Amino acid sequence: MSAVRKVEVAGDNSYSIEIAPGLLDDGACLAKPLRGRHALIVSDRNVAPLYLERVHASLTAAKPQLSVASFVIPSGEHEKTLARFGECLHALAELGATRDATVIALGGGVVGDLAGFAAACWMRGIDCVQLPTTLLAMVDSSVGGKTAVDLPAGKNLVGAFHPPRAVIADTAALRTLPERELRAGLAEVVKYGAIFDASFLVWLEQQADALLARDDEALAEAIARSCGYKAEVVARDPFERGDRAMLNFGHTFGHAIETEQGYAGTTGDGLNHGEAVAVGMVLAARLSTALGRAGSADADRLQRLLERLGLPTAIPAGLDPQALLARMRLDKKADADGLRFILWDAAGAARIVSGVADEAVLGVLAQS
Ligand SMILES: NC(=O)c1ccc[n+]([C@@H]2O[C@H](COP(=O)([O-])OP(=O)(O)OC[C@H]3O[C@@H](n4cnc5c(N)ncnc54)[C@H](O)[C@@H]3O)[C@@H](O)[C@H]2O)c1
Ligand SMILES: O=C(O)C(=O)C[C@@H](O)[C@H](O)[C@H](O)COP(=O)(O)O
Ligand SMILES: [Zn+2]
Repeated sequence: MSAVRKVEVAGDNSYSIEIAPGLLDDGACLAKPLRGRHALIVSDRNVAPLYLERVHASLTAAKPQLSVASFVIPSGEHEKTLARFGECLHALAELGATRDATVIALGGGVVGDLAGFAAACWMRGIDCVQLPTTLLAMVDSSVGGKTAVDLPAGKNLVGAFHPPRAVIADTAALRTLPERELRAGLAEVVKYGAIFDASFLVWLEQQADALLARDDEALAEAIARSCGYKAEVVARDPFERGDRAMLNFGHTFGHAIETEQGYAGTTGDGLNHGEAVAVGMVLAARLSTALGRAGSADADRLQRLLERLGLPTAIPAGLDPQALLARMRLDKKADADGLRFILWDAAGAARIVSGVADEAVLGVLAQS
């Protein structure tokens, strides 16, 4: 097996992220973070036929006394709902899960967020182990402990901060990931360069073809570096009271698009999360320029990189700027004083900015 890359997330609830091909077959690695006798594997209908049996077999071979059940949802953002969350809790009840039980999230960010939220709430909080199978989940959603479900009114409106006990990313799972989902994950990878490190954007420009061709080494490096950036900010600000909010670059616009489209991303007639974030990052960069904070050259360059990675960079036709602005008012960064945006002074230098005039936001939306 290739060497395992490890990233540690420090803090009161420290945990490690392990990254390597083949980890889903490594029973010892999967069983190590499990404490009790019960485990519920949460997955979706695309991922379960590919990987669930293997995870089940690896776990029970390593820990025969374990009682393992599974809960499988249909795939897609529109399934990240309170109703599925409730069903997941019922599955835990049926399993007889005690407080030392573990919820195992096997899938992309939808499964990870839903399963993590169920773990946060069952008996006021049990362990969750994240086994991310999309690039987006490996670089972002499995790390940091944000768990949630969506409401028709807005993305991730109901949730909790509940850090995972471990993150185990089997990069071999990326071989079955649809092309569109690989590109969506690359959007969140680009985000780290955009907010924290312009030199990472240069690396991404150099590695774009290798990443799209799923070169193992390039992907493993992108995942480990992304987790490193996220681990650092999450360790110092686990509850998003300060600069963790920078991870929301592109999300004020992106979440508004996803909500306005009714979470239709995975069915093909809307943008998925990564795609919406790609558009949102370009709009945030353009807004920074419109407000005189940054020049336009970096925004142009960001847009070119995202386009090269096959991502959308403009608002989909038919979305009304006023409706999008109205959606943004339920963004979790907003407060009594109004909207707050993550903008940048330049590539790699993001800032949290309050008091942005509606007219400026509408102006950028109108030009997209
Ligand atoms: N908690 C966080 O910090 C955080 C961070 C970023 C995104 N998110 C959330 O993550 C979600 C998006 O996650 P996503 O992009 O992984 O989407 P997703 O979970 O919908 O997965 C995308 C698609 O890929 C399929 N799939 C997953 N792994 C596969 C594999 N290995 N082979 C074949 N098919 C596979 C899924 O069934 C689905 O159809 C959004 O809900 C977003 O809000 C959360
Ligand atoms: O971990 C974070 O913090 C993030 O903001 C990561 C984002 O990529 C992710 O989409 C997150 O779920 C958005 O959080 P929200 O608080 O805006 O719902
Ligand atoms: Zn995101």
